[in-house]
Amino acid sequence: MSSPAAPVFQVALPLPLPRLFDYAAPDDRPAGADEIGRRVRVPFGPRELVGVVAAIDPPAPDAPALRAILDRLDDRPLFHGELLDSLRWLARYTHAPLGEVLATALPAALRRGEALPDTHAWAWRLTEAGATALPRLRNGTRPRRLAERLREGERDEDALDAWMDDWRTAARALAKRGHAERVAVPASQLAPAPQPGPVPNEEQQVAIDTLRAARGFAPLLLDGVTGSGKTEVYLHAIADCLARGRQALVLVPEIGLTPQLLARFRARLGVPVHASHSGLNDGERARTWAAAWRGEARVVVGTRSAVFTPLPDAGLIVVDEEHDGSYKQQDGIRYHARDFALVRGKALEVPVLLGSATPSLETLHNATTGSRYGYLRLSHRAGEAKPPAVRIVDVRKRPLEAGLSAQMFDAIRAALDAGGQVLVFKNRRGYAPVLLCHDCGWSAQCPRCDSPMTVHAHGRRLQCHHCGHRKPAPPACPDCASLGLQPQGAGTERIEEVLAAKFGAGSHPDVPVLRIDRGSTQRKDALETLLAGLGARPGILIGTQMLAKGHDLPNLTLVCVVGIDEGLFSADFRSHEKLAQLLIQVAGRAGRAQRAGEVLLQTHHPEHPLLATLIEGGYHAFAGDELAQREAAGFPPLAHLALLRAEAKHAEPPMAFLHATRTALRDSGLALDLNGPMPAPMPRRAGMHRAQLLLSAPARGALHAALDAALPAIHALPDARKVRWSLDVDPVDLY
Ligand SMILES: Nc1ncnc2c1ncn2[C@@H]1O[C@H](COP(=O)(O)OP(=O)(O)OP(=O)(O)O)[C@@H](O)[C@H]1O
Ligand SMILES: [Zn+2]
Repeated sequence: MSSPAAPVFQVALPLPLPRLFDYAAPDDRPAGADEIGRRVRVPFGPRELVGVVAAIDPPAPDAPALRAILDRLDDRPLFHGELLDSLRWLARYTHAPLGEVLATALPAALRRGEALPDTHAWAWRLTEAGATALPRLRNGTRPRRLAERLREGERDEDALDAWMDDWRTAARALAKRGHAERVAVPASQLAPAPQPGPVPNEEQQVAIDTLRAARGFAPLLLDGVTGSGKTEVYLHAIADCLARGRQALVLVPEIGLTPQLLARFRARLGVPVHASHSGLNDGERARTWAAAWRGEARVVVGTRSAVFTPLPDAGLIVVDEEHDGSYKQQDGIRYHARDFALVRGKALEVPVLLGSATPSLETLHNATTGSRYGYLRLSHRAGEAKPPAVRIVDVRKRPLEAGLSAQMFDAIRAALDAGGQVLVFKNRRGYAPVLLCHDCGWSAQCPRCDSPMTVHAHGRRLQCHHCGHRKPAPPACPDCASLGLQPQGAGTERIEEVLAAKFGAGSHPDVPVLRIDRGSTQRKDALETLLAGLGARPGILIGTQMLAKGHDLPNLTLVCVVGIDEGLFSADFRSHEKLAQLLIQVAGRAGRAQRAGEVLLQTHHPEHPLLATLIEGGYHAFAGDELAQREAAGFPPLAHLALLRAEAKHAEPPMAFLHATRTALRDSGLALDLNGPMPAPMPRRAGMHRAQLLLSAPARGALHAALDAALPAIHALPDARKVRWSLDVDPVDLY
């Protein structure tokens, strides 16, 4: 306990309570403003928590005695300046506790209170003994080549990785004889050694020049068809940013961050590129964060949470595939990484480049109608590549095998005979979406969700894609004991089975048939290994949306798209946008190099206006129509939404809580459209009953004012304690 005349530390703790917590100073040291943004360890009830000092209050004479901070964890603030300001903004915008927002912005190791890790890079240099011994090393061997390389000067491990495979064995051989040694160097001292790329075409040059001329905050949409060389524009812009001595942050979607992409960035930019994604362990992620915080990391490439990277010398932020759904965090602090990147770019006064072949309607609206963003176009494919030809295959009344029509099989055969590769796209994992009893109509439902279980392992296993529940498939119908259980419909496994029988081992001529989805590529790099094994040979890839982007397969000449019809009739107002984006992105995998590409779209609804518009007018024709409909229906981007979700073991508490919430929002007196409460589109999931209340307003300000006014009352509702509830501002999925 402290004397009442000491300053009060207001600490942001990772707790779902919308307030800061008061503590006394840990010692007698005078508390200055630079305490703010440092992590501290504090007692909280019987526990200890790691929090961040958010404010220092002057001593209050009659304040109650406070518990004292246990430890200061940082010598200097981890959060300060722009990043702290932006995160405070994010807490206000998401109406979330600052402590939870700050915890979300930290890598797990730092959140737990570990020290900021050491971040020097490693380099190799030739010793004097090595220089003397060099002429005696056998010519052409790896150790000799490495020694020659090091004679030119110290080389960091990143540069060596890019230069020669397995240089480490050679380095160990040299080190064993004392000819070379490993030395720690500050990452910022590494000399860049960039490699040249293709000469930019006219449109790329315009984009590069626009970025070069940009001063201060400049949001720019780079709207370039698939294969148009957007990545080349990023690379030039990043190189310019590095040349000005600034840091660049590149955000990529979850499935876009491939080892190839990182290798391309490293080689072309000639500086170490720091990665940040969920495939890294806690230590690696904390190191990237720390290297950026120290200004040592000059280029950071990462997925959603990389948007929280500290950028003391920021020069540029790039958001690749800005329309991608993985930028939205779906639990905890529900931020949108693209939108937060724009907020940071504004505060940092740097350009923010949003790239996509299929921009989100939000971004497109800002770039066109509002002219709030600069608008750069790449209207044709780079180099020699031509756009793929898209054809609709009407399968009404046609026999199907694993969901594929005879016309598809013929086209696949023809593409393989011509020496090409084929991608069969089906956005459904597993063997079949439903197990049905042909005699009585029973189907296998998840016991915990309102959803059928997916058939896996060629019919042997059932798995719920919503809650993960698994069980063996029953041998007979549990209702009527019939043995007539049949998997209905087809997932990637079943398509693989049929294509392997027709084109795989044992047939003549036979080609590799590879399935690529979350089930087949759980191991890190499994996808790369599969694709490298295929090489340029004819072969068939069967994939979910994992294969829809980020991969450059030069020999891919045919893309077959099956099973899109559900997306045509979904209730979600964004379903058409998502489907259009997916179709264009998948189609964009075809014919990216010299060989022309073809895309076949199989459907029972060949006359559907979405398909007709996309094929005749392309993505922009679709987007124009869709924006008009959104405006008419009062949906984003022409209205602003927030979704209150609640769930509990029983059905009533979520509805009761949301009814009370509705009243609290009405009492705020602000004009809002309130829709609900109603059961969620999937009313029961993982054993929880779920309900929701949708808030909508023509202006953002009204929405936030109503929430600000009502949330204290909502937090205090007695019903709030009987449910798990959350608020999602700008929800992407309405379930
Ligand atoms: N100016 C150019 N001249 C020749 N080739 C180019 C040029 N720009 C890019 N390329 C090549 O074109 C291919 C596609 O480029 P890139 O990957 O940058 O496209 P993208 O627009 O990012 O593609 P997507 O969004 O479809 O993934 C690459 O192999 C790239 O090396
Ligand atoms: Zn389930």
